[in-house]
Amino acid sequence: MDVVTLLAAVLVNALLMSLALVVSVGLRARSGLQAWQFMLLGQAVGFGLLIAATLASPRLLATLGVMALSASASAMVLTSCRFLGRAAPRRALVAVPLGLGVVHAAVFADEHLATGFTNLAIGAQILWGSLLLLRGAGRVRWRWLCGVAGAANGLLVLARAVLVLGWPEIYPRFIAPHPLNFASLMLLNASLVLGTMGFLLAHRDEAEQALVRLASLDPLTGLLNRREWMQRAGRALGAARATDAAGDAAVLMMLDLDHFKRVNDEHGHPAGDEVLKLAGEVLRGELRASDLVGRYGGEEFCLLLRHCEPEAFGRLDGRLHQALRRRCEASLGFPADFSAGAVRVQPGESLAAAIARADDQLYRAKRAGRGRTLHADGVL
Ligand SMILES: Nc1nc2c(ncn2[C@@H]2O[C@H](COP(=O)(O)OP(=O)(O)OP(=O)(O)O)[C@@H](O)[C@H]2O)c(=O)[nH]1
Repeated sequence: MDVVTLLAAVLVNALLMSLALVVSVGLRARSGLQAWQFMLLGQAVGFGLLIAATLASPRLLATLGVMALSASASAMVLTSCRFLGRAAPRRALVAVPLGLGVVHAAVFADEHLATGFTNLAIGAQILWGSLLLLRGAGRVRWRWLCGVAGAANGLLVLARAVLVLGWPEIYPRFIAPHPLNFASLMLLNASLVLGTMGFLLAHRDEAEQALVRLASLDPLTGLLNRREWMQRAGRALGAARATDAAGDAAVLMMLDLDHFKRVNDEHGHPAGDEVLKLAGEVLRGELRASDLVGRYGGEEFCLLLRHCEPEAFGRLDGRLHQALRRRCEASLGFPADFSAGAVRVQPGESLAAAIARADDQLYRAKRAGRGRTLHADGVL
């Protein structure tokens, strides 16, 4: 076995995994997995050029090779940033491979310096991407798989830099049959496989979260959809019953936009959608994190306000009416308002029964002229 054979094995491995990713998950633009596909391609191209440089035009091909490997390490940092949902330092990611290329071409005649500098830069890039993963937030399993594999790989590349710069008599050349070269190329191969597995897991986690969002949120307003709200509200009331804090101070409120058909007819359906979005924003903005708010259907919203004292409810209701009128006036040039019915959930009362009572109050509010909130005893 020689180093060139191992390089060729890494090349083939990276190329095949990149192709397998394209075939199995496609090329989704700007995704983390797309950046990882670039990273694998960069490895294949880089090692291909380094192998070619042993045969002809060594300065040009080796310089292009290290630039491709550095670009590939940048793609690894980009992959980490994308999966962690953080902004990527684009300029640095481009500048490092370009700068490395210039320096490598300039010092190429001094093989130790060229190898040392190249390994220093690429090792630091790989460690950077790995540390982002290890210190990032979110599910641990894939972050640690990719982070540990990358960190081990980055440390070995840095060790090569230290050896070649400090003890060149121990470590002759990158291409020489030295134990460190064999170890680091085998580790690189393993870390490419582990990294691909880890980022595939991350990709699956993302898809899972997107599905959960799709299944539980109303796409127009971003509020909980009816099914999710019913489930969570039912659980909240059940938990209150179990701790004997039934009804406690929970208020259930059904809220329906007024004359919404007229809004659609006079201003168009997109303007109607805009009113619904603004209503969602107002509700999200005015309610506490512990409250549950959902889109019950059409232009109707449902709220479960936990531990809501009478005075607090009065103030909140006033703010909601006012904020919706103001926001619509400011954004759309016409005001919108709502009617609502509110009840205090009674000890032992089911969610369905509380909704029916709140709906009765809402119906009365509509009949009484709209633009108001009516409530059963105990809310205020
Ligand atoms: N733009 C838009 N309109 C919707 C959406 N969902 C339901 N609607 C419309 O909401 C309107 C509801 O009309 P109605 O039930 O008559 O109620 P309203 O006009 O608000 O009258 P009141 O409730 O009595 O004040 C209908 O025209 C529906 O088409 C939606 O997602 N977007």
